[in-house]
Amino acid sequence: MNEIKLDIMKAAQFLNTDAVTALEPEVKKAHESLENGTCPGNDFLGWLHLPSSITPEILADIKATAQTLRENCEAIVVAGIGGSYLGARAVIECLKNNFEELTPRILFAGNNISEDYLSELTAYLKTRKFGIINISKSGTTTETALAFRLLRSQCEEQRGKEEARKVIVAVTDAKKGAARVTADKEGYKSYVIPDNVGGRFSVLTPVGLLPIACAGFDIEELVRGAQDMEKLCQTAPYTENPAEQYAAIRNLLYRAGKNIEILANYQPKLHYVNEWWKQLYGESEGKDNKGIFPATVDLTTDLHSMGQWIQEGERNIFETVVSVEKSKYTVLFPHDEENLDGLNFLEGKRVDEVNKMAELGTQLAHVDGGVPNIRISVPELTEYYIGQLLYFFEVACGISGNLLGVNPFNQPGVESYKKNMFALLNKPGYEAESKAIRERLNK
Ligand SMILES: O=P(O)(O)OC[C@H]1O[C@H](O)[C@H](O)[C@@H](O)[C@@H]1O
Repeated sequence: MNEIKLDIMKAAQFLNTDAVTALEPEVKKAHESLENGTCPGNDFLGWLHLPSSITPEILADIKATAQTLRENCEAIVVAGIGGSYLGARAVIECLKNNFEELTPRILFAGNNISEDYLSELTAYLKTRKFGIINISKSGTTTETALAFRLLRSQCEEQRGKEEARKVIVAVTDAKKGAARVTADKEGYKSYVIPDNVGGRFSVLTPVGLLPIACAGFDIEELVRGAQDMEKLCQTAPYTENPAEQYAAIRNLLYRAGKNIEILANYQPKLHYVNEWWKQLYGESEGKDNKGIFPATVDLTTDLHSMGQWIQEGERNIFETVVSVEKSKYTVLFPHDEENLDGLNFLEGKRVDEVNKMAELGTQLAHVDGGVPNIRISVPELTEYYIGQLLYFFEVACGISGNLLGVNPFNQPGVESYKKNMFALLNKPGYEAESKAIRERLNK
């Protein structure tokens, strides 16, 4: 099998010579505790062998639902936030043309509380036949619930209640939450997010697979890539196990004082993979006053904004570059008679070759500047390799969180802002909190 490859040489050189080798027993233990289900948060390990549990029947059912939506909609709005949003968007953005709109158009909502966003979205949809995929594990998330309320009533108004039923799908908990109750009451087609799969690990459940299928991409190939990576991560020895090696090197760097990891790409299509990765690692590791801060850049774009900081700022960072080996198309550097920019020496070269030299030059400069560099190379941006990449990051995250000594599968800190927001908005049941927060603000 051809696969994504990890190169940690230019990061390991910042550590003692045998540091990575010496960590093997610890990493193996961290990985085994995932596999044996003995790690903290072990009631959330449903994602670990999810790829191999996906049957052709499950995929056929998702594809049939996607087909109904595709046939009946000019736009499909995917309502969700965090783990109920980023995975689908990451895959779709990787695979779609940078400029051409998909047919039907895939739009995202429920990931902010912006009045203008919702106003412009509902106005845009007024003249269009649209459907909705309402995704929320808890079924109670404010952003998503708000968008769904607006969109559902608009959809029913535009199509009539009966027709609307055919193009509204829920992906949510098996039993509880508003999304489940509404779906059951209205008879919407619905999918279950298993209890033991946390949002940020749910891209290979219908949370990700349904929107990706609606966008017209090949979910079989995506799952096949994840399945192959599942096998590799389970069986490969330490030195050849990308998940174990990535978990090892980032924890060693963290222990050496590098507490910020910058995920970088050289393809704009990977922007939302960065966003997905940030949630995966941020919510999994940032707790108990510990954790690497996950930051992201799009290059070469951000070399012209963040490049200075990375090159010469505080030396507490390391960089992980996701590099795509093969471009889909060919564009050659053009000739210019006047050569005012002095770039005719590049004439006839593939633009991708120039991009790769920018990447190599940057890697060497950053390493010279004291930034350890990890490189993940992805053969091509296809469903198969994206499936590999996402699953690789998930397993590595589980191992890494265990190495760090946290529960990688909870996110208790996320509730604090919600509590304050509900207190400020006088949510019934929050009377004491409302009183306390008002007193605090009036001091
Ligand atoms: O799927 P939902 O229950 O709506 O949750 C959506 C997201 O919001 C929460 O606040 C959590 O921080 C995320 O881990 C979760 O993915």
